[in-house]
Amino acid sequence: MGIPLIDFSKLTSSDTGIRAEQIQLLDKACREIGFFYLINTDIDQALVKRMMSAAKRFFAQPTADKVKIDIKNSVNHRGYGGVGEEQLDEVHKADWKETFDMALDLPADHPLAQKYPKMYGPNQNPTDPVVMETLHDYYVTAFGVSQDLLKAMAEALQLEADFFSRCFTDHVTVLRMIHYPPRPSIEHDNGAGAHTDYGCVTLLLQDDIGGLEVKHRNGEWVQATPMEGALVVNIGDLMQRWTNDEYVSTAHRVRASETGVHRYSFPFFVEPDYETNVACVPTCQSSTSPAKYAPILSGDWIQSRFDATYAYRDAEKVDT
Ligand SMILES: O=C(O)CCC(=O)C(=O)O
Ligand SMILES: [Fe+2]
Repeated sequence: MGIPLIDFSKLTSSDTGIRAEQIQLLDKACREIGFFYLINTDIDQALVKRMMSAAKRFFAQPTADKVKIDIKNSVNHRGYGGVGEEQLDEVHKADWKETFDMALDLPADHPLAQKYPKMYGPNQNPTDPVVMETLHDYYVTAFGVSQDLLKAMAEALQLEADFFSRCFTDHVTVLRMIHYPPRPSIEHDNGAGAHTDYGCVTLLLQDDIGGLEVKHRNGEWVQATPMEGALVVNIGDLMQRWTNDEYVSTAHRVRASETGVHRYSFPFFVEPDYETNVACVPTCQSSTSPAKYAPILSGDWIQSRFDATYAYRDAEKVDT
């Protein structure tokens, strides 16, 4: 089984027949593989090109400049992460990638930053205004796509259309840029270790290199071959929990780039307000199929996952 294709323009169509048909396909994809290609979104090719050149400009800087906004100096997990900082798969070698993370930019004295300092607070921004403008434009556009998608998912699950999207007032959605430099040796094939994503859904923009693989139910790794103009979308752990395992958060990994090859990708991790109470949705439980998970605050869940995968956060835990 491959990765299904969902047409965003049909999901948001004013023709109810067209919309209903596409919502059904979306529902099937979320249940069976938890991954799909999303085409005809509001992210146009001009914006994609701007993102690719922004990432190249940012990562091409000398390390001394990139570490001026080192994620290690950010309590709320924003900024630049060097190669080896994150290890998603606990068994294998460090991820051969460098990253940049940004989210809602709040001053450190904002009440939410005071209450949840590990999740809310200021960004550490690149100094290049062209890169900043591009990231901002992409964030706004991708966020719009994510909200329409969550409305379609709510409909697919027979919930009120804003069931998920109403939880995105002070959300912690993260835009990440990733650069996978050429692997250091032939054997070091780990670009990003096998993992599931933590949040609701992830919208991934990738270049034309390839390397992302998705674990099919039968145990086979399926390639998420790049498709021009398409995002790769996957369900995260929080959505799986919210839907009582009906929508599946599927493991995926990235092969490290070959010699001389650089890959760029942009996951957009769609994550609700910290205080969203994630309790099994009414339409995914019954007397024969009761809720499997205790309710949890979205932010508590996401933070616990960060703590498990980032070296510097582990060190923090040991110290305290
Ligand atoms: O770079 C990719 O293709 C996927 C990255 C990914 O899965 C992640 O950062 O969670
Ligand atoms: Fe991922």
